[in-house]
Amino acid sequence: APAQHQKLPRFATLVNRQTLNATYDFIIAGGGIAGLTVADRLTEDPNVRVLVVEAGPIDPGLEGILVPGSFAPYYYFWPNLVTVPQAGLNNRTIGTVAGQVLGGGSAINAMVYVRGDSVDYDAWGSMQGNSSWSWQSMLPYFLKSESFTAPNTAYAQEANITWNPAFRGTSGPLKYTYPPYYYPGAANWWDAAQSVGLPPVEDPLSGSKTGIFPIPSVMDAATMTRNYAKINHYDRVREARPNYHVISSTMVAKVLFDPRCKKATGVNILPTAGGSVSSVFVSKEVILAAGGLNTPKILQLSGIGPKKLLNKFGIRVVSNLPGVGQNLQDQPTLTVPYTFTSNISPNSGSFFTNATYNAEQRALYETSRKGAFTIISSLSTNIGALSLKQATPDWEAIIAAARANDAADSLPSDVDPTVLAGYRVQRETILQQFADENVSVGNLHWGTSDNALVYHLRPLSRGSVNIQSTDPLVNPAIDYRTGTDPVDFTVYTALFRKNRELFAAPSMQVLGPAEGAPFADAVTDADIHEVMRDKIDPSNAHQCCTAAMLPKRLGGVVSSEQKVYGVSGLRVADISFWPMQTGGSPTGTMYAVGERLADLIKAEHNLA
Ligand SMILES: Cc1cc2nc3c(=O)[nH]c(=O)nc-3n(C[C@H](O)[C@H](O)[C@H](O)COP(=O)(O)OP(=O)(O)OC[C@H]3O[C@@H](n4cnc5c(N)ncnc54)[C@H](O)[C@@H]3O)c2cc1C
Repeated sequence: APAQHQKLPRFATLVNRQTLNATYDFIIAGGGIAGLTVADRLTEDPNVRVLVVEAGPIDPGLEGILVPGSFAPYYYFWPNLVTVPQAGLNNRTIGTVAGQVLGGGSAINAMVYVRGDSVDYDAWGSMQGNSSWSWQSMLPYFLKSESFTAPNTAYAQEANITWNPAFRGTSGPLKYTYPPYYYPGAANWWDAAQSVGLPPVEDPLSGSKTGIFPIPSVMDAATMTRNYAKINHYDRVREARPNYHVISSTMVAKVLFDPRCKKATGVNILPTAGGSVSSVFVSKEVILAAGGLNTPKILQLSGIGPKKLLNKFGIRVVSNLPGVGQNLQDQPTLTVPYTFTSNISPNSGSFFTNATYNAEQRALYETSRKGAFTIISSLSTNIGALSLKQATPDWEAIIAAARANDAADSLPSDVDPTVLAGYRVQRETILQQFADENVSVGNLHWGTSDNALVYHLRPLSRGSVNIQSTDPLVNPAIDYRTGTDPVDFTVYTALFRKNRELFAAPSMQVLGPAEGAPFADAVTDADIHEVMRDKIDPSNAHQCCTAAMLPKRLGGVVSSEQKVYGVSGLRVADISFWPMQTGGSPTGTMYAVGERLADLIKAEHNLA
C-alpha cells in the first residue's frame, strides 16, 4: 500500500477530502445495494484499495429506518425528484422517489424480498445472444448473497409460510426472515384470493411464484430490524478493512478518461451540498452504481450517451451510445381506496389511529421483538403475483392485439433506430412471457386497512432520463412515459378487475368493503382507463434499465460483463444495466448481481 494510505488509522475507513487517497484501484460511484456489495467483495483482497463515493449521508440509526413499524423513508429521499408532464397520465407532473443515503434504496425500501421469475434472467441471456446470463447461473449468487432465518414451525403453519430450502441461502451477508405476526384481515384476503383462483405458492424465491404467498422481509430475525446494504456490506467488515474507503455526502460529477485510449482514469467529485470539484484517480476501474436515474446522468455528463443530447450541452463525445438514459422502466402503482362496514381490528390502520394499540405493540416489540412493529407500517404480510392468464380470461386477445400494434408507435418519433430495434426484441419477449402461466405481470396487495395496491410489473411503455444541465447537482429530466403504450392500460385494467373480484369474494365481503371514489363509478374499460390516467403513480421506486445490457445494435450500453461500450475501465453495476424489469422486486436481484459482478472483476484482475 502507498505511504499515504498507511498513515490512516487502521479502522478509519470513513474518509473526508483530506484523508482521501490520490489513487485507488477501484472507485465506485454510489453506495447503494450494488455499490456496497461489490466494494465489500473486492476489498476481501487486502491489497485492493476501493473508494465508494456516496451522495447521501450515513444514517446514525434512526428508528424510522431500522424499525419496520416506524417506517419513515422520507428522511433520505433524493431531493426535488420530479417527472416532466406525463403525456399518458393527463399531463401530470409527479414527484418520484429514490434513496440518497449510504445503503441507497435498501436503507429506505419496504423490505419486500421477492426475486424475479426464472424467465427474466434467461431472457437477459437470450437478448445478449449468449448464455452467460440465466436463472441457473444466477441461483448460486442468490444463495451466496443471503441468510434466511426460518420462522418456527408452528407459526409458519399458522401463517401459511412455506419454502423450499434449495432456494434459500443460509450463510450470506444479507439477512431476511418473515414478520412473526399478521393482522387478522390478512387471513380473509388469503381465503378470498384462493377462491378467485390464486393458489398458495410453495416458494416465491424459486423462480416461479404466480399465486399468493407471505412476503419475505429483509430484516434480521435476531433484532427484527432492517438489514440493509450499509449493515451487511459495510458495517459487517469495515473494522478489518483499512482498504475499504467510503466518502459520504459527496457526488460523483463525471468520469475522467485518457483521451488517447478512452480508458477511465478517475472521477470528479464535489460535495452534494455544493462546493469545489476535485479529482480522484483510479488504476483499474471505475464502477457506476448510482441507481437507475443517476447512472445515466453520470454517463451523459461524462460524454457517454446520445450524440445529439451531448452536443446540445456542448459535452465532448467520448462514446456515442444512443441507448444511455433511454429504455427507462418502473413498476407503476395504483392505490385503490376502500371503506369497510366491519373491518377487523387490529389492522394496519389501528396502528396509526389507536394510540393504546400502538403503545401496546411498541412494548411488545421492545420486550420480545414480536407484534405489529415487525411489519412495515401500512403494509400487510401477504401478496399475490398474477400471470396474465390468472388475471383475465382475455389474455390471448390482449397478446394478439399487442402483436398487431407496431412497436415504433410506442416510442417517440425521433427514437434512434438501434433503441427501437432493442425495444422490438424486448416487446416480443414480454408478449411471450404474457402467455406463460409462471410469469407474473402484476401484484395485488391489501394492507388490511383502507386501501388496496395494484402493481403493474411488466409495462411495455418506455421512458427516458436525460440531463437538462451540465451542472452535476441538477437532477435530470425524468419521463416515465407511463401508459404511452395502450396495451399497458389493458393489462392494468385486467389486474384492477381481478382485485375487484377478490374483494367481491365471500371472505372479503364479510368485512363489508366499498371501493372509494373515483374508482367506484368506473364500470367500463374506458371509465377505468380514465381513472387510471388520473391516479397511477408511474413509479414504485424501481427505476431501471437506462444503461441496458444489450448488444450495441439493440441500443445497448454495456456488454454481458457490464462493460460500457466504446471505452475501457468502466462498468455499470446498478439496476441501470438490467435490460428489462423482472416479475419481482429489485432488492434480491441487486444483491445477487453485485456478488456476480464482484466475482467477474476478481477473476479478470486476478484478485484474491
Ligand atoms: C422508498 C422505496 C421503497 C422501495 N421498496 C422496495 C421493496 O420493498 N422491495 C424491493 O425489492 N425494492 C424496493 N425498492 C427498490 C430498491 O431499493 C432499488 O431498486 C435498489 O436499491 C436499487 O439498487 P441499486 O444498487 O441499483 O441502487 P441504489 O440502492 O438506489 O443506490 C444508488 C446509490 O447511489 C447514490 N448516488 C446517486 N447518484 C450519485 C452520484 N452522482 N454520486 C455518488 N452517489 C450517487 C445514491 O445516493 C444511492 O445511495 C424501493 C425503493 C425505494 C426508494
